Amino acid sequence: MTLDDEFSEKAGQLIEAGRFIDSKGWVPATSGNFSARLSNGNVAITVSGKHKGRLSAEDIMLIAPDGTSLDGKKPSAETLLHTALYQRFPDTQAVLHPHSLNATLISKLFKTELVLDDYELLKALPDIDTHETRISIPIFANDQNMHRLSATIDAYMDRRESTYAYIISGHGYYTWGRSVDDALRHVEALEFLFDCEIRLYGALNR
Ligand SMILES: CSC[C@@H](O)[C@@H](O)C(=O)COP(=O)(O)O
Ligand SMILES: [Zn+2]
Repeated sequence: MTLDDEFSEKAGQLIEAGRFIDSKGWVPATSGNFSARLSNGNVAITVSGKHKGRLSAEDIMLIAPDGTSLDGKKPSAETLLHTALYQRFPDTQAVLHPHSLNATLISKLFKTELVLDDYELLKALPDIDTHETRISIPIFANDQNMHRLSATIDAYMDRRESTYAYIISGHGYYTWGRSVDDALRHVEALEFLFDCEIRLYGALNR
């Protein structure tokens, strides 16, 4: 497959993922951004400012591994968060960033981390094969300065063996996977688990 074909294939997957994520209401207004890595290390990523549920082929662009635009288009304002994940995790091939209501609520309820354990759906995350697993999804303060935000996230990840996703407070979350489909499975599982935790919090704090 040529790199052009690969780019078109990945662009199609990102457009489809955007439609699905939007159908669930997880990328309101023009929020969210998505990317997929190509075999030569360059990255297909959403351009900045478009509605992510109504993307067309021109709305997916090409950047170098360091985030530089390779086609003159303007990449996502949060490109640095994508390139940092590709740099850290060699087997990560796709990154998805929804802005769902539940992720936003979770960040207001739990402040610094969301602990998930004893859920069968944790097995939708990579390398987890039992509900008897306890994971932490870190919550970072929002920051319009991407270099500072990325440095904070990097410092956290340096201390952790595995991170499956992170939430940015009052903003949204990032999750990633070995393909667009894998990352999408993580989005669906996390959304379900966020919902469980919010309802549980409501029931316990009535
Ligand atoms: C519409 S507000 C959301 C943006 O500020 C940002 O957080 C976001 O997710 C989308 O930015 P974008 O530059 O389109 O990738
Ligand atoms: Zn965002």
